Amino acid sequence: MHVIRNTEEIRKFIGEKKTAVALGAFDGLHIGHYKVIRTAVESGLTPVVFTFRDNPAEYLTGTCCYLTTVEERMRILESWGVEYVIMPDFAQVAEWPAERFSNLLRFGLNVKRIACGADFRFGKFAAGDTEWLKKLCEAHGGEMHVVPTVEYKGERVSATRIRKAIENGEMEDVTAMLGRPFGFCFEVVHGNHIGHTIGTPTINQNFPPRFVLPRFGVYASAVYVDGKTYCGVTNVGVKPTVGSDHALSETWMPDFTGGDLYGRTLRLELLSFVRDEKKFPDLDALKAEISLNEKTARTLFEAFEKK
Ligand SMILES: Cc1cc2nc3c(=O)[nH]c(=O)nc-3n(C[C@H](O)[C@H](O)[C@H](O)COP(=O)(O)O)c2cc1C
Ligand SMILES: Nc1ncnc2c1ncn2[C@@H]1O[C@H](COP(=O)(O)OP(=O)(O)OP(=O)(O)O)[C@@H](O)[C@H]1O
Repeated sequence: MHVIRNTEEIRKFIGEKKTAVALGAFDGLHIGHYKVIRTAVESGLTPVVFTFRDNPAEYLTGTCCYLTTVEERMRILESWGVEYVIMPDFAQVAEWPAERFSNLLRFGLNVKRIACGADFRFGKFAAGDTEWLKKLCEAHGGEMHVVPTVEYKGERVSATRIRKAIENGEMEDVTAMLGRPFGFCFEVVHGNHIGHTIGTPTINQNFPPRFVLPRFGVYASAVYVDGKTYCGVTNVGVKPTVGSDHALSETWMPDFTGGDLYGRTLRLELLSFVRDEKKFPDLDALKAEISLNEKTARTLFEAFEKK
């Protein structure tokens, strides 16, 4: 898969290829996004995703939190069969009139199929819409595919809805809407080294700025280490019993005996919410609660592995 960061370089990469282009911000790469991108990948044309490195919402409103890092979006897009990802910073194209986008699709990308959802808008003041793209396709022998809205429990799936569900700890709904469990790949950092003194050594992972922060509490999780999947019991929060100046993810893997993981980048998936984070009177009380949570987490993990 090729990644094109600068729109000036599109022609150099694409040359005379005929393309099918999926359009959108695509944070999270959920089941609605999958439908849109499949429409490009299954076309028999060269499949291209035109997106942005950052979310337009961050540029336009100054607030945004991400479900996926750029690296994870790349990994997923590649696994879905995308050949080219055009990914400028949104600032590079924010002032483009809609005409400039459609000219780029037609002349730069030689587009023969466009795929997007019904609500997709583009160009300055969001002046371009699916009708505009349909006319572009009709005038140049291409096909316009407006993908029917993908719903879950009777409502449209969206990155915004998934972010809210993660903030509420509704991980079963999140898994259904993403088509996979919610997870992240972050470096294992040092903590206060108290965990091993109470028999629960943990891997600590910090959330980068503007990444979605799951509901504070304990989760059943899956941790991927050297090709093996381990049962995890994860606390997300500020651990009020001992105190932390920032929220982090801390995971105990009861079955892991492989030693030091500091500095490794590990994938963690949050499968199910187990309980809220609490302040305990002492570490013994915390330890007793963690061993109960481990049993719950193990049952949930085993169910996940059987699926
Ligand atoms: C499964 C699990 C549940 C936890 N639950 C809580 C909690 O409810 N409240 C809390 O203050 N800390 C909680 N912690 C965090 C512990 O306080 C922390 O792991 C311990 O102090 C070790 O921290 P360290 O790795 O920085 O040494 C939990 C940790 C784990 C692994
Ligand atoms: N549920 C869905 N069904 C069909 N198409 C969708 C769905 N959600 C998004 N799309 C389409 O996928 C592309 C990417 O959309 P976008 O990144 O805006 O998704 P979103 O999930 O609605 O994001 P946000 O909630 O952050 O606005 C667009 O073409 C959009 O119309």
